Amino acid sequence: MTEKSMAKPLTGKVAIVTGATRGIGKGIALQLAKAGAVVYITGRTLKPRPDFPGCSLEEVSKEISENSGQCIPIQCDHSKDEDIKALFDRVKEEQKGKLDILVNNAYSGAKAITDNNGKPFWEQPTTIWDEMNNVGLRNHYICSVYASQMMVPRKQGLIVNISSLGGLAYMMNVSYGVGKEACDRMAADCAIELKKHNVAFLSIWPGAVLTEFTEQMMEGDHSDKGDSPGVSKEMVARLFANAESPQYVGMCIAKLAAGMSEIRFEVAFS
Ligand SMILES: NC(=O)c1ccc[n+]([C@@H]2O[C@H](COP(=O)([O-])OP(=O)(O)OC[C@H]3O[C@@H](n4cnc5c(N)ncnc54)[C@H](O)[C@@H]3O)[C@@H](O)[C@H]2O)c1
Repeated sequence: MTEKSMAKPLTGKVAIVTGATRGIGKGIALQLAKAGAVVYITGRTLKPRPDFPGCSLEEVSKEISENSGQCIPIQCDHSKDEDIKALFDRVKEEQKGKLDILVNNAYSGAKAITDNNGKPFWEQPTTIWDEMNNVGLRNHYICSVYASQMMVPRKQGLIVNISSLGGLAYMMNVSYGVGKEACDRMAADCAIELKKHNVAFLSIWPGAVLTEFTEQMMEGDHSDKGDSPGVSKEMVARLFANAESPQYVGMCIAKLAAGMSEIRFEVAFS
């Protein structure tokens, strides 16, 4: 092992992080690139937007390059099957079939959760199901199919679904929780079929994470109203008092990708 690859454990690895223009996806992309991986980032917004500074593919890509990382931005709307296919076709061609890490992070439900705060499921528009679970679940499955088609023949790879504690028990919104539990189940069931091909599939639950969006959300109205417990002002304050940084999840995934033996050692002695 060279001195350079020891310092950067993911040197030579190829990663895709979906929905990496802001929030947790951006944090994961920054950390995987810092660890040496070539990181493909996806999102819908290519050019900088004044209402969300720093949250475009061009800006995230520039930030990674300025920190000596390698980033390839690809505009992709993960609600469109043809965009998802084009993304994987391009990575396959450019990287000669090599893909080591897929992080299924893109999520389009954050605003719908806050817009419907306090309303029980029967008072919410039925379209909320797709807002939570089209990009945040169905798309994860499609990405995982294409990623596995590249990983299985090479007998290596790591796929991660970004999920939530909300998959375990009620949290905020019914469609949210059902989608998150399905993300966890997808990881567990796919992992059974991938195991003999030496490809791992995990579901990770970040804690409360302070992102561009959750910072805005904390300033909004969180009054307790309606039949749903929703998210109260007190709950938001309590949850976010010790919030994680968006890059914390990225550090965990970089460590996992670098080697399970190292993780076991650190857990045993922490
Ligand atoms: N923020 C938290 O406190 C927290 C806690 C636990 C779990 N999570 C989970 O982490 C994941 C990411 O959350 P976040 O807080 O970073 O959300 P976010 O809304 O800030 O970011 C989501 C990303 O997905 C992208 N995206 C949305 N729709 C897309 C589409 N159609 N095509 C391409 N990209 C699209 C957005 O542009 C953005 O880059 C979610 O699954 C969320 O449930 C978040």
